[in-house]
Amino acid sequence: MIAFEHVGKRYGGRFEALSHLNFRVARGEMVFLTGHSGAGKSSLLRLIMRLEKPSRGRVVVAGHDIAQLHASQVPFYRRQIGVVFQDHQLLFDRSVFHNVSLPLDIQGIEPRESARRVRAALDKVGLLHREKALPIELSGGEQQRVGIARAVVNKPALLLADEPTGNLDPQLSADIMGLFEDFNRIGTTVMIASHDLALIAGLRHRIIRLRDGRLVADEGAA
Ligand SMILES: Nc1ncnc2c1ncn2[C@@H]1O[C@H](COP(=O)(O)OP(=O)(O)OP(=O)(O)O)[C@@H](O)[C@H]1O
Repeated sequence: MIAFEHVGKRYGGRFEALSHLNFRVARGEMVFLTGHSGAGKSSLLRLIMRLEKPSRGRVVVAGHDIAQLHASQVPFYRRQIGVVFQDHQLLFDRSVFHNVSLPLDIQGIEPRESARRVRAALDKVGLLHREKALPIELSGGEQQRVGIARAVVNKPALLLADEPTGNLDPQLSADIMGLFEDFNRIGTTVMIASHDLALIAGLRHRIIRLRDGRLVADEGAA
């Protein structure tokens, strides 16, 4: 699903934020990405989202060197990827329902079909009963669930998350990770950047560790 081949990333003329990265993630795998602050986790995810291009090497996703995508193909490429952020980036003046329908609205999906998919996504994260609520009326954990529902409403083949439990207490964090496991169980490839070692070590998935932009350990690979 994902292959990093000798990937380096340099911002401006500075040191390499990522260097000599080589790894593969198989379709259907669940992988954690960890490392200290500044180790390069977000940069790595941004390369997969094609928000950045590598300075050297290739990032291959679903068989394509994504640096070669034409600008007009990039929006279609990104639609296959669901992204969850630490601060969930919800629109606070829109209901839960409308936050989740946003990616579908942008694609011009017909309202009835869109509503069906939004409710299916909200159901999966246990928030069907809150569809009319505004994000401000929800707890932090519930807000993150809305962010996850929005990320999966397109049924992406790949789900990426950058510190999705950063602001949550341990129980809520475990619940959120359980949700990612549910999506992985139905075939979604999942990659999660997290510095919460205590949490991810207990989950028995593959863990890729970065230090200063280099891959220093790859544990539990299938
Ligand atoms: N757009 C950018 N321009 C210049 N330097 C950047 C940019 N983005 C990241 N960096 C630098 O690249 C390095 C890796 O940053 P990155 O955000 O990928 O690390 P991280 O592991 O995700 O850290 P954190 O957990 O703090 O978010 C850091 O030294 C950072 O300052």
